[in-house]
Amino acid sequence: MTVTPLGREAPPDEARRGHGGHAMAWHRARATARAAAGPPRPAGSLPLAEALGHALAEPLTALTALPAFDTSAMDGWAVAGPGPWKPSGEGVLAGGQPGRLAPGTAVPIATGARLPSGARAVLRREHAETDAATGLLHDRSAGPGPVASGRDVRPCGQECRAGEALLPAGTTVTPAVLGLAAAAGHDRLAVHRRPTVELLVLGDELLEEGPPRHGRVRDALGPLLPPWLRHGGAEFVGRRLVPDDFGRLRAAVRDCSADVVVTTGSTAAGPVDFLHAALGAADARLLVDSVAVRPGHPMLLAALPPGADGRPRRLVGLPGNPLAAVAGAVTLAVPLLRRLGGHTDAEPLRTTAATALPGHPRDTRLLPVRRTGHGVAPLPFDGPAMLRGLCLADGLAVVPPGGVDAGASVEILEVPGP
Ligand SMILES: Nc1nc2c(c(=O)[nH]1)N[C@H]1C(S)=C(S)[C@@H](COP(=O)(O)OP(=O)(O)OC[C@H]3O[C@@H](n4cnc5c(N)ncnc54)[C@H](O)[C@@H]3O)O[C@H]1N2
Ligand code: MOO
Repeated sequence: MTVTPLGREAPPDEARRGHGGHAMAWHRARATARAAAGPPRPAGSLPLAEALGHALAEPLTALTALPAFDTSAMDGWAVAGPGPWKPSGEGVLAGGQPGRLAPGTAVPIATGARLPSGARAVLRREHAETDAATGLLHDRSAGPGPVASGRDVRPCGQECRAGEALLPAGTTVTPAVLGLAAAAGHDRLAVHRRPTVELLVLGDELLEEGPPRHGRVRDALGPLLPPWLRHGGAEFVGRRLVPDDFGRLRAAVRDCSADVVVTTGSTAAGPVDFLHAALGAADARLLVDSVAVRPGHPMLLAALPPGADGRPRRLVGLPGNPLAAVAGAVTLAVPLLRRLGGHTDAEPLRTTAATALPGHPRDTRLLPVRRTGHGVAPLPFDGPAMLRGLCLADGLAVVPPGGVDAGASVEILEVPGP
């Protein structure tokens, strides 16, 4: 063991290295992160209220036709046969089980109520007029002519048949999916488990409260990353601050049992950047060791030896500069987590650049942008150590080497909301 002048354990000299080789192209790095996932986490059944954010492990199948019965789309009268009609009956409310309606008669009906058999259309309340002399109900909507069959009726099976596949496996369960699943009769959903994530925040200089002082700075990534990674599909199991000490870092990497260990800082080749050495000592296999992207190029991805339960483990090393860490999260961590959680990859979102988006001469650039009336425009305060631009961003533009001209199309990555 080597001990540095400050009393920390340092790795042996031969284990110390920054990234050695050629930075991987940005799109290839994302594809490598997805491929590193292997098969998705196993499936389980969850009550609807707990399934939000998971990926469907099976297609969502309708347990009923939708609508399940011919339904009134309006408040008014269910009418049978051509008008005028003789009003009859008590009226049908949503949830009621109406009897048969005889030809030439009409019954009051509420939106959402089951259409009585024999009825073929609904006359809206505002289109109906009762003749004071005869007591008969007339359609005043369109002059002479019969009410068209099916008018203002939502026919049984209009949205789906019973047994029809509504959504494929791999769909992310959103609030809308929960609503559709309930409407189609489900109480539980078969979903993939979420991959577990543990965060190791590296750096002796980091403070957990109060303003920066005595050369130390606040940990910005401890608050930022857990919700960002949860949005990417992670089950967050813990966060630890790890001092700049080779032995402590090596032990922390060895001890984590999460599916994905995410570290921040220590990716470069500074005097206390021990991540590469700790990965070497933990028998990790580097899959990505720096990416041709700005900010964030020292980001890395490694396969760790399996945990005690035999489950594969991966480590995503994010650079310490906060915007660089976000770049690493969207490039490596989120694609890996989504694949592990069984989510189908969405088509990339593209939009127009409202103004020229400046690029790096050789590398991809991830640029915080905001929406304008004509497309997206760059934001100020986009330096690797800054978060001010990101806070105002509607997305991160993926700017290819050389930049994007005004009016050209550009890929946009999501910046999560609350
Ligand atoms: N000689 C070179 N030096 C550096 C290079 C290089 O290519 N050659 N790359 C630079 C780039 S680019 C980046 S990004 C950083 C990556 O550094 P590390 O991942 O080793 O991170 P640290 O050195 O630990 O910290 C960098 C910076 O970020 C601050 N930091 C760290 N963690 C946090 C946190 N949780 N919250 C807020 N701020 C954090 C830290 O205090 C430093 O200011 O390396 C460059 N150097
Ligand atoms: O990767 Mo560094 O992000 O340029 O700060």
